[in-house]
Amino acid sequence: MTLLLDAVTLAYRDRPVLEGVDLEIRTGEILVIAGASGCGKSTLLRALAGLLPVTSGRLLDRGEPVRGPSADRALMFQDDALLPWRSARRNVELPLAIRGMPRAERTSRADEWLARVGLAGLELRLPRDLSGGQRQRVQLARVLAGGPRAVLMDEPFGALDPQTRREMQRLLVEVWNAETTVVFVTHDVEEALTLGDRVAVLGGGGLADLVEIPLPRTSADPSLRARVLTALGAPALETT
Ligand SMILES: Nc1ncnc2c1ncn2[C@@H]1O[C@H](COP(=O)(O)OP(=O)(O)OP(=O)(O)O)[C@@H](O)[C@H]1O
Repeated sequence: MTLLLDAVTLAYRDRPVLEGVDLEIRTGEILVIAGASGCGKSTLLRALAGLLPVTSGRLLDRGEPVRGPSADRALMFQDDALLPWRSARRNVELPLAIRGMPRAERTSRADEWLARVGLAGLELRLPRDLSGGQRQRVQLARVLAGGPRAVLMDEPFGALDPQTRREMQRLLVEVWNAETTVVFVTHDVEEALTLGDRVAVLGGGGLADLVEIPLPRTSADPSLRARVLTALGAPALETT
């Protein structure tokens, strides 16, 4: 297990957002966090990133309390977080530079990752000369190039058009290395069922349900979809 939440309560000032959350995040899984707007998905992700301390309970990373951000738990947002004055290559090199990798090695590693996400030949482009989907590919390459043990993604594909979004979902599963734990926030049920090994549904101030999604990911059982929708508080779904 990578990350463990034990009776975790998260609050802003004195107002709790989530209370008594117990969740074991397994090494190498893709855990999707789903839930209605405002239920606390980003709050939970922020706590996992070490950006928000728990109000009560325990949040452990390999047995040690999470006390702050770490390169081992990399964050990826929907917003375009690329540095606009740096080329795609230089952006991907960032986490490698932080880890102290020598220049030549980090350039070849960055180019390798850019090729893996389908951007070979565009290494020297500035973010403004790339499409939204291409910029998200650079972000994905950057986040994975650093070799974090866990990647925490907050609606990373939310701003993309539906087709690019599906391409990015496929790409994530393709380039994801089974040793890397992914925690992926979305409010989109299809995205949750496509990507997740498990879907943690937040609601009512806590963990409403935790649904295992068997492989293959692409043929989600309608009863699982119905269960996730019910946990989300959606109207009952006709399953034919
Ligand atoms: N910095 C903050 N200070 C006070 N309250 C906050 C803060 N950030 C979020 N909240 C509140 O905490 C609750 C949970 O917010 P959070 O952003 O975690 O929800 P979410 O599930 O990610 O929503 P969405 O799907 O809309 O992004 C909301 O009621 C929100 O208003």
